Order: sequence, then structure tokens, then C-alpha cells
Amino acid sequence: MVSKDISHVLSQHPLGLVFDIDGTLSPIAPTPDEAHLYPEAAHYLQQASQFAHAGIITGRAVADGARIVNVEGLTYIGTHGLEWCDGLPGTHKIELIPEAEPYIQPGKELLDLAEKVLVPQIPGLIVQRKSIGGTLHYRLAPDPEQAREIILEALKEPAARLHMHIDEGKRAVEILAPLTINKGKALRRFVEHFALQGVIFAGDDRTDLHGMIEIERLRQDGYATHGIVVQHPDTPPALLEHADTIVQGLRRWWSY
Ligand SMILES: O=P(O)(O)OC[C@H]1O[C@H](O[C@H]2O[C@H](CO)[C@@H](O)[C@H](O)[C@H]2O)[C@H](O)[C@@H](O)[C@@H]1O
Repeated sequence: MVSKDISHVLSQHPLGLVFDIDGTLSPIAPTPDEAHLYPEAAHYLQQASQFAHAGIITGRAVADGARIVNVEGLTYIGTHGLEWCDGLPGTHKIELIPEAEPYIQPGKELLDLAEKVLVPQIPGLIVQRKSIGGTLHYRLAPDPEQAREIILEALKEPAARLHMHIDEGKRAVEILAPLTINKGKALRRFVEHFALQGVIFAGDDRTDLHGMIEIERLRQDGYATHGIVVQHPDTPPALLEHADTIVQGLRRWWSY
């Protein structure tokens, strides 16, 4: 198998450097709109784009993720892999993968239901809409665990009826299209699109596990790869198990 030594991976050409946003490039904030990059992140992303294909793979919609990162010259992949944009959306078209289109309306119906039924019941609940589905944020609810249970119970039957998939993030319930496309598939698409020889992926959350597993699969396929997990107190153990490197923040890693 190809070496996963990070210096070896960084010496590959073409090289890819791919990052998740929330919890990786930005600290977790009380609300999605308050999230912002760590101070050095935009500068280093800009520098990274000079010698590598730098990309963002986020659970956020591309427009929302690009609003936070706001660095030209990166590829922005959003909504857990369903959206792709070759640069900032102001100057580049956001493409939605065609298989996702049938789930626009069912996703909207579930978000409408959440606004009608759950918002009046759960103080502080934030409904975040995306091109497909969206996210229900219960971080600010007085009893977050109870809010989580109410949300999951309320969505169970309608999500099954509408063939939508429910997953969970940090203090958030994700309403997703029932597709096999995820951050891992998106990462492989990124690697193949740029004919990369090496790629590094950094993430911190449950949905990043797909990316971390794909890093291992790509290595088995002969690519030089390395997976970095940014550890927080609530990091899923499975993610740590698949990490090549565990860091407490990306700050020190930038100095490689
Ligand atoms: O894949 P990511 O870029 O990590 O996106 C995953 C979700 O992140 C965001 O929510 C999380 O971060 C918020 C801001 O720090 C925080 O308030 C929230 O509790 C977290 O769950 C984002 O808002 C979601 O759309 C993403 O799916």
C-alpha cells in the first residue's frame, strides 16, 4: 500500500487539500450564521490554492459555505456532496447533481413541517434550508436532548413517507436526500476530476466519516492520502479510529 506519511503525500503532484468547514476551519458557533473562519484560515487556504487543488466539502449549501470561506480559487462542494462549484458562486455556477432533483420538493415539505409544527414547540430551534433538505439546529433549545427526541419522533413517519433520509450532526438533525452520495463520494469525484496523485482531507464530524473512509479506500487504490481529524470533546469515536492524524485544531498543522 502507498505510504500515508504526510510529507510523502504533500510531495505529490497534482495534490489536493480538502477541508470541512464547521468545527474544522471554523469554531463551532451558537448559530450557523455566527460561524466564522479561524483568523489564519483564509490566508492559508489562499496560499494552499497556489500549489494544490484546494477544496471545501461541507454539509452547508455551497452559497452558505462560500459566504463563510470567501476565498477565490477553491472548489466548493456543498450539501454533503450534492452541489459543486468551481469557485465562488458570485462568478461560478453552482451545479446540483441531477439525481438529487427529485428530492427538492420532499425536502421542502419536511422543512415546512418543521417550521409549522416544531418551531412553535421548541424555543430556539433554527430551521436552515438548503437546495435539498436542510438542517434543524437545536443547540439553543432549553433542553437540547429533549428537543432532539421531539424532532426525531416528529420527522420519523413523514420522512419515511417522503423517502427522505434523517441523520444527525452536532446539536443538529439533518434532512437529506436518500442518495448514496456523501462526502466520501464527493472526495473521490474531486480526486478524479483533477487527476490527483495525492490528497489530504480534514474533518471533525459524523458526516466526515465518509470522507475519512474514502481516504483509506483511495490509498488502497494507489493514491497517496492522509486523513486529519480535528478533535473536539464530542468527536465521534469512529472518526478518530479512521484518522491518520488527530489534531486539536488546524493551527499547528498549517505549519507543515
Ligand atoms: O460539513 P460541515 O461544514 O461541518 O457542516 C456540518 C453542519 O455544520 C453547521 O452546523 C454546525 O455548525 C454550526 C456553527 O458552528 C453550529 O451552530 C451547529 O450546532 C452545528 O451543527 C451547518 O449549519 C450545517 O448546515 C451543516 O450541515
